[in-house]
Amino acid sequence: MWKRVASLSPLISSKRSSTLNQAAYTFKRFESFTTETPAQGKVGMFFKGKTPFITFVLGGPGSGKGTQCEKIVENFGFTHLSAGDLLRREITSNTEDGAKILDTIKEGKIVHSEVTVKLIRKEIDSSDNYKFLIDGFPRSEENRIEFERITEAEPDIVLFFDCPEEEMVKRVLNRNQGRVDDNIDTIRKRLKTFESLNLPVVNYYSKRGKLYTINAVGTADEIFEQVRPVFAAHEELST
Ligand SMILES: Nc1ncnc2c1ncn2[C@@H]1O[C@H](COP(=O)(O)OP(=O)(O)OP(=O)(O)O)[C@@H](O)[C@H]1O
Ligand SMILES: Nc1ccn([C@H]2C[C@H](O)[C@@H](COP(=O)(O)O)O2)c(=O)n1
Ligand SMILES: [Mg+2]
Repeated sequence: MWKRVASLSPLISSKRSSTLNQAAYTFKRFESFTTETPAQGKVGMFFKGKTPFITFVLGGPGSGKGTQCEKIVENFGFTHLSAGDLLRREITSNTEDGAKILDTIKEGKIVHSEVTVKLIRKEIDSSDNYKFLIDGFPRSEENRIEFERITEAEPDIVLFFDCPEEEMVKRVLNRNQGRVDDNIDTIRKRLKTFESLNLPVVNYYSKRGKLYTINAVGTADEIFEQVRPVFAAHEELST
């Protein structure tokens, strides 16, 4: 069954580390089509016949992705899949893959896309939910392309938490969760990786009109007040 849906069109902030215009969300209805029962094939099998709602959550290390995802889960019933958490879980499995992942993470580099996409896909496959926040993914164009190849799906929206570097460094150094990559040497490397590999992905989704840039400076509650309308509007439009 085909149904017409309306969608939000984000007003995109192109400035780095900018202060987001608080009125950054304009309703601009445009026509798109979706299906509640996807045709047989990878997408249908992958999502068990339900139309998925996929949000990619991007931002530098310590920009507050995980913190905001928790709030989105509480308020809008999404399932939170953190690519970093899935990889860290793999490290504890003591497999050969796990050892390689640990080395990559310590170096502030990106794990091979096939590994990460397989872990994400497995979580989606085993979930009863159809609304997903995929946090810290895609971290590179290679990640993005591999996700599209394996799932034949694209995100509905992409959040980008825009945060100045000095604030990200401060937050990560204060995090105190015992992460092997929360030290100043690895943080510097992660920031370089973010700049060179993740920002092209941000620009890609900006050009496709899917990006919501959030000013990630302020308290977590203040930031969530920018995030809330994005999801509230989508809920309203899909009912
Ligand atoms: N708005 C905020 N103001 C101050 N501290 C914050 C804010 N949001 C999150 N934090 C804190 O900053 C640290 C990093 O936040 P969080 O783990 O959510 O970031 P992240 O983007 O998921 O980072 P990473 O990419 O490294 O996983 C945490 O200790 C968190 O409690
Ligand atoms: N798509 C991804 C996501 C994460 N990683 C690795 C490299 C990151 O520095 C590390 C921690 O991720 P975070 O918890 O900060 O989101 O995990 C990756 O290789 N690919
Ligand atoms: Mg995180």
